[in-house]
Amino acid sequence: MLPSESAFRKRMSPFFFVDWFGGGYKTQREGESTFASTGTNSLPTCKMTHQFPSLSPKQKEELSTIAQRIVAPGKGILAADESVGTMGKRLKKINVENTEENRRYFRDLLFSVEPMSDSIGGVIFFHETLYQKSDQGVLFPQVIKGKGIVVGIKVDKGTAGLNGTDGETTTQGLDGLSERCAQYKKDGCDFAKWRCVLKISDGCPSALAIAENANVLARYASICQQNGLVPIVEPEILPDGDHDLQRCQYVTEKVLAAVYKALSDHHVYLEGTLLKPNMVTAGHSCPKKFTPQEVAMATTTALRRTVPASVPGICFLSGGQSEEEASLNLNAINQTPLGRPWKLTFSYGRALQASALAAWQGKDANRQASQEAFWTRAKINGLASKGEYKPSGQSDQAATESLYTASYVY
Ligand SMILES: O=P(O)(O)OC[C@@]1(O)O[C@H](CO)[C@@H](O)[C@@H]1O
Repeated sequence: MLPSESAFRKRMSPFFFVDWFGGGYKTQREGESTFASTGTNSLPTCKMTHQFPSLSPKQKEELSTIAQRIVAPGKGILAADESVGTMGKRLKKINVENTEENRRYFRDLLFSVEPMSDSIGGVIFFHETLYQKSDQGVLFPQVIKGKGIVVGIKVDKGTAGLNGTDGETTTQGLDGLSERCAQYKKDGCDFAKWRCVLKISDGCPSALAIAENANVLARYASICQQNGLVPIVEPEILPDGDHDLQRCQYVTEKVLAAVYKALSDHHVYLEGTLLKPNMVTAGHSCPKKFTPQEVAMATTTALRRTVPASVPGICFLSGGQSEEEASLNLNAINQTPLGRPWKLTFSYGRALQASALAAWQGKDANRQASQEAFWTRAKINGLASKGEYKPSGQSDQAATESLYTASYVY
């Protein structure tokens, strides 16, 4: 007689897990495996990976609630996590000195845009900014939380070369990550970001780069979840090169497939994660140009083939596209006839801040113009995340300028 599952479970010690397994019960403890046949269709004894639950139902609920708040309808992420060095490059373009006060001023300008929360669900901070204050003396995380926006933090420590490859990299920062995440959680953060970088050339990405970056992203994600932070998983494939759209789609699929295999191997709870990928675009030097509709079909096809439906949101990076291009492509992605089980939105750095920086020029008198420029882009991207952006055809000069930098590092 087949025992009822609940009766069977009661007889098991808490160290055992029971799975109904096609005609028999499989009982298992780490390093050991037995098979109790019910006499119907016995299966051979086999060793299966054992799942020791790594997160409690309460932890899972917290993580999935945070992830869903960030990608609520019409919202995306402001990636304001430029390091001191990257911010220096941005400020240099407008002849502003890279001082702590200037970096604080520009962030204060962005964060005090009143209706920001209509289109922004999360802001990614750089460490320095997390401990800076607004003009009113309020810590920035409090300012952002006060608007109902979720606070995030960049936790990786940049790239390091993979020896024996054609200049490929992995990303560092696992040492002490758990302690840093715990502290960031106490200091108001609810999500984190870690960026891995891959590139396309004749021999790249190599199998090593794909496997190593997938694994480090999964390890990071697992550590974040243990500390109550939703991990944004960012495997960025750089736009450098003359490859076409199809090659980018193929590579994106291989990279994402490896990432989701690694996340599964590391028992990462997908409902409590977000993905931050590149859009599928042709290389920057590709002579052939592709329309937003072509980019959208290639991107959505690649995502449908690789990203599980349990992932609540996919928040694209802008990757050197102009502000307007990034909005048009996102809008087209949200208009494809293909099924899309996840929210498809933005997590833009350059494509949300370029016009604002150009309007500011480091002058107090330009504060409002700069805020308006930022708000214009945020609003447009909020609409694009619903496929509702109707371009007027009158984008200003700054919004259409390419923001591409070769071999982008930060
Ligand atoms: O590609 P974008 O949209 O400008 O930025 C994407 C991003 O991951 O890369 C930047 C690295 O500088 C980060 O600030 C940001 O989060």
